[in-house]
Amino acid sequence: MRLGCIADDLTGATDLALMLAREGLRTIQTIGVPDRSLELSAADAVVVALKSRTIQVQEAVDQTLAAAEALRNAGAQHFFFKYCSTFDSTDEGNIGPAAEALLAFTNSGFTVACPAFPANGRTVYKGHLFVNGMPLHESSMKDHPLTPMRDSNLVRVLQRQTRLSVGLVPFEDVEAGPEAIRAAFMREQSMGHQVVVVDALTDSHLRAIGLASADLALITGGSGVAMGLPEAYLAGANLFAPGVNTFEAPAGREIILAGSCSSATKQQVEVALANGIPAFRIDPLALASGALNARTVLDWIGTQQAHGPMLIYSTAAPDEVREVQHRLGRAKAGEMVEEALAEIARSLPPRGFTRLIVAGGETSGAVVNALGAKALAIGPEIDPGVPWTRTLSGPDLALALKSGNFGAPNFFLNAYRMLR
Ligand SMILES: Nc1ncnc2c1ncn2[C@@H]1O[C@H](COP(=O)(O)OP(=O)(O)OP(=O)(O)O)[C@@H](O)[C@H]1O
Ligand SMILES: O=C(O)[C@@H](O)C(=O)CO
Repeated sequence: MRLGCIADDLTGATDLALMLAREGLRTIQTIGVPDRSLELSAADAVVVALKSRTIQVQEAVDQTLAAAEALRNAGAQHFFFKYCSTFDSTDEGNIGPAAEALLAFTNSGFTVACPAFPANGRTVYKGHLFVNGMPLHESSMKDHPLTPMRDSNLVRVLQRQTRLSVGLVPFEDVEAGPEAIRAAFMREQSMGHQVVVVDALTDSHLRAIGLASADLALITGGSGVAMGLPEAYLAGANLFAPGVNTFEAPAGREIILAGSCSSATKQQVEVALANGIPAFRIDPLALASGALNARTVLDWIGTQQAHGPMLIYSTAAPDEVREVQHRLGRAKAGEMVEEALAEIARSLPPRGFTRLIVAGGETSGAVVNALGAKALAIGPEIDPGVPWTRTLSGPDLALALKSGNFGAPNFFLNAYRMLR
């Protein structure tokens, strides 16, 4: 195994697995730390999906190291720590502490930090992260309920989270190509820096950074910085022929479960509703009062025609979410919706549903656990950062796990058009 990867959430793991598979590595994604019964020997890369982005720091470090240990035991030669392209974290962590622990684990003294993902509008310039051209601290991430990002300067953000000394490899070095980037790594190391934020504005920057970083024991970042690694490891072999846009899925019914309230998901739900997709809205207050439960939703599903997708969603506007959180508490509201969607998901395969789209990282975690899937094979890209996948254990399912803010407005319909 060339590359052992640890992702701090499930849709982030799928995002990275897609990038590696698309660029030529045979990639498997596991849900949680893989046990020895999972067959990983045929993979060039394994991506372990954790749910460690916002848990207690020590717990996140422990889970990250347990994943790294399992990957090393399975033969991993290099390690990749995947976090969000919007650097979702707080002054406590968990990016800094997990990176620090992995650096010690790999017995190396230097790594990179690069969340840039230009295809999804995330760029880094002079160490500042931009989201669709807007500084991170002015983007919608400033109001994120768990990890509000109020500083765009990633050198400062990361330095607050770690004892490692944080440096910067700026645009000028990156623009000059892999040799200049390697020279910049040496320069930064000689200045005592152990981790460097690396600028990137374009895919060619990311490919150059990948080539320059391929010898490092540990690389950290978004999926973008993995773009150049397969070329460096495999001299350019490609698993998917360019333009592959169909996917062999098990025969069966189609359903979308949306628990994300991010703006991209909100728009996708609106487009689905405008297209007349049969839909059931989950109201968290009705769940709390007992007026609604998973059984009600399953009964409704039972009344729908067997053709075409249907949509179950709790997606709501920010003011509605605030009101629900105010009445129920933020954590309680989230858990209740996740539990309801998980319970619904558990009953779907026995009812013939085999083609599922799930929107939202936390939601995907709850749903995939309920489905009992332990590993996923990666298929073609639907939109940047979101592939179709197929379960390698548990019920045979095609799954598209979508990060809240990823995907075009007609994502749901486009995704189903790709299935054979
Ligand atoms: N109407 C609602 N009111 C309050 N909370 C909700 C509502 N609908 C969903 N939630 C909760 O909001 C959270 C959404 O998180 P999730 O990670 O699934 O989506 P996201 O943050 O958009 O996606 P990502 O992490 O991929 O960016 C979940 O815990 C979900 O249960
Ligand atoms: O990097 C991203 O933005 C995504 O893969 C993700 O981690 C969203 O939760």
